[in-house]
Amino acid sequence: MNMDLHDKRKSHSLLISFSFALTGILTAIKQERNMRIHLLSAGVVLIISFYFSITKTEWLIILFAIGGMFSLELINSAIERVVDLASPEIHPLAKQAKDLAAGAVFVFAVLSFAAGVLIYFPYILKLLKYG
Ligand SMILES: Nc1ncnc2c1ncn2[C@@H]1O[C@H](COP(=O)(O)OP(=O)(O)OP(=O)(O)O)[C@@H](O)[C@H]1O
Repeated sequence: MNMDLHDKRKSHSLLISFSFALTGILTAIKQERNMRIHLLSAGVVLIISFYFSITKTEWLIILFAIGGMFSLELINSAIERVVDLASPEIHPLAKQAKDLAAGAVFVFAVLSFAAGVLIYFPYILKLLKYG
């Protein structure tokens, strides 16, 4: 029964799959405050990067940091919903699952912040020195 349902769900086109992914992203932006904070931060980071004309390698790191943050936040939101669905009541494993997912987001956020400091610090110093 479950297998039939899975096969049936798989029979849609690639375009429809993309539309599901887009729906997921829009849902996260609407429902998750963290997602809106990431969106705003990403906008600021992109403006600063254009302003400083960062190198191609630096762009790669920044784009992967932004994309990675969004991806991880989406996965975190998915895990939160699955946990709430599987365990609407308080349970130590539900807590662990949510805290582990939040930990994954935190690790990447710290790493991205460190990369941002390493990349922008020399540009800010130069700006302060030469105006
Ligand atoms: N069913 C549960 N059983 C035990 N602890 C839970 C349960 N649901 C949530 N918690 C604990 O409460 C915390 C907050 O849960 P919540 O569902 O609000 O996620 P959140 O991390 O605040 O989400 P967001 O990233 O949207 O801020 C979790 O990190 C977890 O420690």
